[in-house]
Amino acid sequence: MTGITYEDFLDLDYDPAESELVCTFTVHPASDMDMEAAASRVASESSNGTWAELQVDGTITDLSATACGIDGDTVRVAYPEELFELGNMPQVLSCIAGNIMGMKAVDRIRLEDCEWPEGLATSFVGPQFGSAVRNDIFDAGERPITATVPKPKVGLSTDQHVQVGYEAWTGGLDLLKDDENLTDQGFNRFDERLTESLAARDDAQDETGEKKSYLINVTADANTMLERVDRVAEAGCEYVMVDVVTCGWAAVQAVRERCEEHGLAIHAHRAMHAAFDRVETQGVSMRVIAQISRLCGVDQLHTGTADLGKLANEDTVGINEWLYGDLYGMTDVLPMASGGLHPGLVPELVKRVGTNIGVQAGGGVHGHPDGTHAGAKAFRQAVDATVEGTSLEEYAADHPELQVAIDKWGTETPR
Ligand SMILES: O=C(COP(=O)(O)O)[C@H](O)[C@H](O)COP(=O)(O)O
Ligand SMILES: [Mg+2]
Repeated sequence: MTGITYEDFLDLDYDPAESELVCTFTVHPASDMDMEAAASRVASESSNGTWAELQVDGTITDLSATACGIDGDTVRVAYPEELFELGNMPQVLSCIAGNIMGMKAVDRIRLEDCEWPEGLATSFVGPQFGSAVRNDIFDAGERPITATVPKPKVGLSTDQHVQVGYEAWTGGLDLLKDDENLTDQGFNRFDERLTESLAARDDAQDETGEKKSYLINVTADANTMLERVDRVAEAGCEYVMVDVVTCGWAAVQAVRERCEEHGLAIHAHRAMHAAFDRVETQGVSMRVIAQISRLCGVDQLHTGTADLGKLANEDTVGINEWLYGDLYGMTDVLPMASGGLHPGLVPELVKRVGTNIGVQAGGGVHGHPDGTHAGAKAFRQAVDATVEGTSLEEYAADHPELQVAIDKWGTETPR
């Protein structure tokens, strides 16, 4: 018999092997626990241990994680590669962000960052297109691609939704995007919306001479999602949109596989991410959610507005850099800035995050005093002015739609 206690999971002199996944946690131990005990409980419960001293008969594969660093509230844990089923994101998360999130040994615990080893990282397919969508699908050159989401987010009939799309496309935007809670409800059916939007998209392309596309929300149970992906491909669209957090990573992986068969890109909306990442001491950081998204293979991901918009954002700049960064040759991800954007915020946004992004506005387009078409023009004008280095004020002198938007919203951050 061999006894395994949770103390066996702590070795502060341990130097992780290159093949190990190293996770960084912020840990607040329970009041009756010191940090070393809490850190070893984290390593234990997230790999192969439990609360009791185990009596093991015979030899077992050693899959123990090692708490290998403590620095203030920060704990580093190294996980052996063999603990994981390669290419299975739910299984990986059931280890590193599973039971430990509710363990009474810690008052609070947050998974902050992961250093992905090559073997595990490359067992995931990653994105097909990533930021290359800007010029593979569109002909955007150096500018950010632009998108709008019809508002109100639900309640528009199919005809109204399509009309909004047509006005936005012909006003100069690249993408129409469904909102996160629009899928296939009675007031606006998925199939009709798909067919009619793409017909309007074709008209807008003919009229403008620019490539246009549509981010249609396929989010549903996994089987239905796959059927919707097939229909989107048959209808001749370039993208599907998925609410990646609410539908779950298993479904995202299945959609990614199906999208490869069709050559479809994936736009990832992150609705519900804040349930995991908004509280700074508990949950899973947006940085890690972004890492998971890239590994699972989305091409575009909402990462916020570097705090210029209406929603709380965690480190948009740092997360975007990670999404562009080298990951064993894996394709990058195009960050989408969204949530309370309007034309007046575009220059500062680009200053903070650069031009290798998508910019998206709902209210900031459809709230334009002269309506969606003018709002789309103003938003595109703001992007064009910013990329050519002209101030919005100067550009607005001969672009009246932009002037109206500036007069209405200035550079305010909405709430
Ligand atoms: O509908 C919108 C934005 O609408 P509006 O432009 O009217 O605010 C998106 O759902 C948010 O961007 C999500 O937030 P995030 O991008 O931070 O995930
Ligand atoms: Mg939305």
